[in-house]
Parts: sequence; C-alpha cells; structure tokens
Amino acid sequence: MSTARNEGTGTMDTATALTVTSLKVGYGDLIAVWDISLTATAGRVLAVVGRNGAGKSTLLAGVAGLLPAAGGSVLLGGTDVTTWPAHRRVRHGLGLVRGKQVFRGLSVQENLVLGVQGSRLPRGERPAVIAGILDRFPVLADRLREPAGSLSGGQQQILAIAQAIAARPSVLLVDEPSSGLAPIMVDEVHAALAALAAEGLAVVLVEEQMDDVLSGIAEQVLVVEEGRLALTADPGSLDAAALEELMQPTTTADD
Ligand SMILES: Nc1ncnc2c1ncn2[C@@H]1O[C@H](COP(=O)(O)OP(=O)(O)OP(=O)(O)O)[C@@H](O)[C@H]1O
Repeated sequence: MSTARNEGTGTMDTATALTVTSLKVGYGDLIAVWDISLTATAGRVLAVVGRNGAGKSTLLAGVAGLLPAAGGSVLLGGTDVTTWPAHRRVRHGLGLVRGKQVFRGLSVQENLVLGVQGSRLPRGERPAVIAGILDRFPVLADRLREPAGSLSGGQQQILAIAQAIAARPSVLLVDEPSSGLAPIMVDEVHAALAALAAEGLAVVLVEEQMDDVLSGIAEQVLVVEEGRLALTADPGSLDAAALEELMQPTTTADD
C-alpha cells in the first residue's frame, strides 16, 4: 500500500489515502472553491455538507481532475496527482460517483464491466471482482441483463457506486447520492457506503444536509460555505443549532 506524509508530524501515515491542501477550483476566472484542505483516511467516511451552490460538487470535480486546480494540491496515496487528468487518477485509485450517473442504455452487467475496465486489475481477476460486487448487492444480480435505465432511482445509485468500486479504488468520492431518493433508500445507500469504508475504503461523502444516519457513519464533517471551509467537526460534537444556522438559505442585505 502506498503511504502519505503526515503534514503535522512529518511521519509516514499508511492510512492517509487522500490529502487535499489549499485547493482552489473554478470555472475560468470564476473561482468557486477557495483554499479547501481535507484528509480522507482508509476505513473512514468523511462527510462534506453545505447548502446548494456552496461549492461541494466543484470541490469533488477538482479532486477528481475533472476541473483543473487553480491552486493547491491533491495527493493520492502520497503521490502528487494535482496535474493528472481524471482517467489517470482513476487508475491510481480515485473513484467518483456523481449522482445516479450510469450508462442507462447498457445492461447492469455491461456497466459493471466498464467499471472494472477502469482499474489496473489483470484481466483474469476481473470476473471475481464483479462476482464479489454482485454478492454484495444482490439487487444488481437479480437485474444483471436489464438496461440500467430500467432500474429504480435507488438501484441506479447502487449501480453507480458498484461501477465505481469495480475499479477497486482506495478513495471513493460520492456526490449527493441521496438526491431524489426516498428516505429508506438514502439510508440503504449510506449504509452501503459505511460498509465499504469498514472494509478499508476512504469515503468522501457529499450531501446537502447532515441527518442522523450521516452523523452515525461519518467520523468527521466539513461544512462548506460560499466556497470555503466554514467548519470542521466530529459529528458527535456538532452544535445542532450552529449547523442548522449554516444550512439556512443565504440571505442578502436586500432581503
Ligand atoms: N459549469 C459552471 N460554470 C460556472 N459556474 C458554475 C458551474 N457549475 C457551478 N458553478 C458555480 O459554482 C458555485 C458552486 O457550485 P457547486 O455546484 O459546486 O455547488 P454545490 O455545493 O455542489 O451545490 P449543489 O448542492 O447544488 O450541487 C456556484 O456558485 C455555481 O453557480
């Protein structure tokens, strides 16, 4: 396993999977994420929350290499990938799940095969990886030959996660998986992500709001506000009133 240097102590920390330092990301001249730093650790869920437009998706896109860094750095397993294109980061162990993004016209099986092709796994090991995923998510095994577009929203979200983990990432970035899902499915998706973390994956989970389940699975929560880190906390120690305040819609002087 690759290692990362612990900034504070200078020691090597084998569990640090992703280190983002003072990352700045935007769209041309418009900077939407300012100097955000975070660390994702193997076996843990890091929650990133913030209201609509706060910059969460932009942050993930910058970490994944879908948008260029205007400043700062991204280290993956100790390797500086800041200037790498997204596909190279995937091969180096970075997975990204953006909403229910699946190939709707392809079957469930074809989606999983595409996922595993994104990895550096030898061909011979790929069927076993897919078999393991189907054991984990029986709902996908039941619908293997059906088009992904025929699955329910919750099933498509599970498939999107399954496709990403088929590439055997060490870090998984997940952008608002609860969007558009019934509460019971949200809990199921969060539980699936917690189980993956428990097996050693470093999970960065973006949601608009904290809920009880998210508080229960996340070891740390970052609150993003207008493109900047407003708060970093242990969910258990969070002051509910302060968090609620941060989650209120933005008001302006004219309101
Ligand atoms: N393609 C784009 N071009 C220009 N500006 C953009 C683009 N996408 C997002 N933005 C702007 O960047 C800022 C951050 O948006 P972003 O989508 O990252 O927020 P978010 O926290 O993920 O919100 P949401 O919960 O709605 O996804 C917003 O001001 C948004 O208007």
